[in-house]
Amino acid sequence: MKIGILSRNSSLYSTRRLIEASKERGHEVKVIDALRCYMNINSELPSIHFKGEDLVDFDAIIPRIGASVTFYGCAVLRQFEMMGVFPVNESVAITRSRDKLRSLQLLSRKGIGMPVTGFASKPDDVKDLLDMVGGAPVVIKLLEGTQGIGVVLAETRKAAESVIEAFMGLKANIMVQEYIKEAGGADIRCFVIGDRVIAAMKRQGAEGEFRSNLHRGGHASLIRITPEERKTAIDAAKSMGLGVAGVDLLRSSRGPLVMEVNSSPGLEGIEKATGKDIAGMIIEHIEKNAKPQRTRTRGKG
Ligand SMILES: Nc1ncnc2c1ncn2[C@@H]1O[C@H](COP(=O)(O)OP(=O)(O)OP(=O)(O)O)[C@@H](O)[C@H]1O
Ligand SMILES: [Mg+2]
Ligand SMILES: [Mg+2]
Repeated sequence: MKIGILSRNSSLYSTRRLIEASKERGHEVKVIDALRCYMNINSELPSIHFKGEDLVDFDAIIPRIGASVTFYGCAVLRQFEMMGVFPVNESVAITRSRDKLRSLQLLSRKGIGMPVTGFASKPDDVKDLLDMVGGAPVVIKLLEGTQGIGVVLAETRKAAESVIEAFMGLKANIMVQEYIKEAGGADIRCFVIGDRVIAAMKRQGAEGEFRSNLHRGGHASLIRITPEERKTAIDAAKSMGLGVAGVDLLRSSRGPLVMEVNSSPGLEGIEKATGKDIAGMIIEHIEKNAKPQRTRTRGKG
């Protein structure tokens, strides 16, 4: 097969591993920087060009679209979809999962557990917003934050009010979430491929840190997940329409709660923590599901 990886940088661990795994299985593989693609959108023969070359005859595309290039990256992916190429994740599903408000609304519609979460654009009434999510302690998050930056634990009501007002003053979009204390500064990353959780790891925050992000000094270890956690992760990926997803769960006293669903989950942490060939499993998933030149995507992006 001819597999394209939509990625800006072929030296990134995940991209490198996907290249390796494709070659090991005898496939042709090409890394495509979406930002350098230009497209001809027409009703007869949609096409994509990259450095003067016509990108044709691809059987599958693995989108590894960074948060900062979601808009154009998804447009290029959509063009591949129009050309009948199998996407490991569809453009609509990526767009859904990138919007934190929309994805929590989708999870809630399916009855999937999540921390009680409040959103507001310009609340006249910060006090009522806080009451709505059950009062302090709360976690306040910048919608556009990543790697744990912009995630604040406010232990008291006064602190929460000050932080919310400060973020609002900066015109930042925020969400206010019930603090899941019993998670103990840890979360669980479930790696979903198709309708299975193929690997899971626990990330534990550094001493005295409630955020488990590896970028904030957390460390990863192997974990056995419960059947309920497994089902929650699969349901969450399904509700976004993602074929490959990293589902982050918090262990709470009322069961697993989904924090977020990631459409380009990194391979490095999870391959190192579990010793599994996850890149290889993604390529196997393509082998089983790509129907060369006649893929019909479920969503119409
Ligand atoms: N409601 C919560 N209760 C307890 N801990 C939380 C809660 N929300 C977040 N955390 C902790 O803080 C960490 C960072 O939060 P989150 O994943 O929402 O933000 P982020 O990692 O910056 O965002 P993104 O994953 O989109 O880059 C989580 O991994 C988790 O350990
Ligand atoms: Mg996170
Ligand atoms: Mg994330």
